[in-house]
Amino acid sequence: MVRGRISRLSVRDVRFPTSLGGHGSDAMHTDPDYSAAYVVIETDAEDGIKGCGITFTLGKGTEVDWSRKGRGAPGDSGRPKRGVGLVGQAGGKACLEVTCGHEKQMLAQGYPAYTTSCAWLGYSDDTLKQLCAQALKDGWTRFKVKVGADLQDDMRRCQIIRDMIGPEKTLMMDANQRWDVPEAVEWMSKLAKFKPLWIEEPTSPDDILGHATISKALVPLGIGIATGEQCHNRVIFKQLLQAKALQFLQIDSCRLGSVNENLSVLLMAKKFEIPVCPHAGGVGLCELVQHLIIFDYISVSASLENRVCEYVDHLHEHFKYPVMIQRASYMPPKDPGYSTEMKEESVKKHQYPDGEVWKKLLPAQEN
Ligand SMILES: C[C@H](O)[C@@H](O)CC(=O)C(=O)O
Ligand SMILES: [Mg+2]
Repeated sequence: MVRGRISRLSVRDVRFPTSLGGHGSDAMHTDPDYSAAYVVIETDAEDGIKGCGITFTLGKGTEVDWSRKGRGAPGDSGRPKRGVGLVGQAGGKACLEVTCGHEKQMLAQGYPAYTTSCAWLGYSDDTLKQLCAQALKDGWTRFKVKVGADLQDDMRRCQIIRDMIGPEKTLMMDANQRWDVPEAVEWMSKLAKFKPLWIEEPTSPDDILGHATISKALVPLGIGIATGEQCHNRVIFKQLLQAKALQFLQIDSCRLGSVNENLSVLLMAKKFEIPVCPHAGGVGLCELVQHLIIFDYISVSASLENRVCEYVDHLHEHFKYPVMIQRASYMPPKDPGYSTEMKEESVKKHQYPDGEVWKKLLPAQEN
C-alpha cells in the first residue's frame, strides 16, 4: 500500500544506440534505437517507495512525429504512429502471491520462452549462424526470424535457420506490417515450406478484416496469424478475436495503457480460447511482461498449450531487477513491484541528448 502525496515527478528520455549493431531491426524499422520515456514518481511519505514507469514505442521509441500520416515507409524507425501507454510499479509485493500447483510449477520450471535475438533483419548470415548455434547450445527450442523486405533474402535466411534448428524445433516469422493483404498471402505461401508456427504482423495492425482474410488463407497451410504488439486498447483485441483474425494474441505491456488494460485482454483471450504469447522486443518489455504472462498461467488460462513468451537478449543489464532466464524459460521474479526500475547510472549515461553515450555519438552521426 502506497501512502503519501506525490511530491516529485521526473521524466527522462532514455535511448540506447541498438541500431549500431542492427539489434531490433526488422522490415519496417531498419535502424531502431531502443528508447523509453522513463518516469519516476515519489511521495512525501518518506518511506523510500517510488513508482517507476516506462513508455516504449517501436523504432526510435521516444520520437513521435504527429504531423505525418499513414503507416510510414520502411526504414522510418524514428516515426512511430501508434499510441503509447505508461506502465509502472510502486513498491509492494511481487505478482506471485497465490499458492497453488501452477505457482509451484512456475517456480520450478519457469514460463517457456522463444528467442528473437538470433535473427534480426539487419544481421549478416554469419551473425545469424553464430547466434543460432549459441542459442541451440543454451537450450533454446523456439526461434523467431524477421522477414518481409526481400523474398529471396527471406528464403535464404529461413533455409539457414531451419537447417540449423532441424525440423522439430519451432520457427516463427515476423513481417512487422510490411505487406498488404494479397502480398502477405502470396509471400507466406512461398515461405510455408519452412513450416513456421506463425506469421506475425503480416499487414497493418489496424486492418482487422485483412488479418481475418490472411488467417483464412494461411491456417490451411498450417500457419497461424500472430498480432497485437501495436494494438493499443482492448477494443481492437476484441474485434480481432470476434473476427477470428488471429491464432496467437500478442499483448504488449507498454503499448496497452496500464496493467488493467492488459488484464482485460487476458480475460477475453481466455473466453475466445486464443493463446496469449506476449511481445517483448524492446527495452524493458521482457522485465514487465513476465509478470503478466505468469499471472495468466496461474490465474487465467491455466494452460501452457501453444503458449510461449518472447525473449530478446538486449539491455537487461540496465535494470535493477533484470529477468532471469533458465533453460529457455522465464524464472518468476521474486522482487517487489513490476521490475520497471532502471539503474540510475544507466539512465544518466543514456539520457538523450546529454548523456555520456549520446554526447560521444551525436557529433559522429552529424558528420
Ligand atoms: C523494432 C522492434 O525491434 C520490433 O522488430 C520488435 C518486434 O516486432 C518483435 O519483437 O516482435
Ligand atoms: Mg513483432
